[in-house]
Amino acid sequence: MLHTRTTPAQRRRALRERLATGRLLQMPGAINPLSAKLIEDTGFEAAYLSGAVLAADLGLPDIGLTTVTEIAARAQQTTRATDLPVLIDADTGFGEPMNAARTVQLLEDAGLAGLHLEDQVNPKRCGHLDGKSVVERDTMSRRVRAAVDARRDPDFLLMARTDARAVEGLDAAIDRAKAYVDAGADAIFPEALANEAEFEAFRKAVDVPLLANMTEFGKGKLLTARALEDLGYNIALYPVTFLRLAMGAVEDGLRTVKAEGTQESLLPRMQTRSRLYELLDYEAYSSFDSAVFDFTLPPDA
Ligand SMILES: C[C@](O)(C(=O)O)[C@H](CC(=O)O)C(=O)O
Ligand SMILES: [Mg+2]
Repeated sequence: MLHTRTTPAQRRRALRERLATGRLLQMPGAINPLSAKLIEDTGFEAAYLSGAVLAADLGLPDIGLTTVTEIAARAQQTTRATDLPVLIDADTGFGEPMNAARTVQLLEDAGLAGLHLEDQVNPKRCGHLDGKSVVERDTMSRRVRAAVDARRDPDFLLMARTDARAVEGLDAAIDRAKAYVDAGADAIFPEALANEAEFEAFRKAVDVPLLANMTEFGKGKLLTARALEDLGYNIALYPVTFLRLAMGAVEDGLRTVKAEGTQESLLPRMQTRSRLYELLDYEAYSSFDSAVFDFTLPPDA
């Protein structure tokens, strides 16, 4: 209903405990608070807020234009809509280490279960595009340390992402990951690995939880959950998947309505009114006021 039932502390604990099982956690990216409800309803155990999606939602490319207060506000709307632990993409931390520290506290206050910080320079870009640059390893270690020092809830997950694979090669990326763990990172996101052998090399070298980014149309292969679990990975991320899917459907729908002058042929592809109301738990609101849900839905709704 309009309340969630769990505190941020409970969700952070739940994420930690889930990661400790060693079973792969599939983490779909929410495209808005409502889709976070759907992620929960379909049985996933955690959700993600992608920087690329948060930027695209505002009609912007993913190049560090969004501000920390914008993403914190959207994150808070999302964490109000679901009881799942939510991990957010905090890009580079939005500036110097002191900005990263403030970012951690703002995102803790938004009810999130954790965040990831990356070692790109500003302006950052999508990790699967060419031409990105990374900061010095020590600069990123300072970023991570500042984030760790700022964290108030020790269960808030601080994940470090390295974009170095595409810039400096696999060995350098692994060295960086180890340095970030030494600086206090709880988990590592090795960005844009090319193949299973590289995933394996990372797993052998680093013993904290590892995230595999299964973003589409990027540099890496799309590996199945089973394959990633066999590789010893802890999180399979589908960051922009559902935005791409939804926008594909919206674009097709717009063209259809224009061409056919009606949305009739689209009805079988739509979420029905009754499914939407079910997701919103519409009926339960009548516990506050029985006049809220005193109608009958038509059979095809
Ligand atoms: C994970 C990511 O950081 C994101 O913002 O979702 C992006 C995803 C994408 O652009 O496909 C990234 O991999 O850099
Ligand atoms: Mg991102």
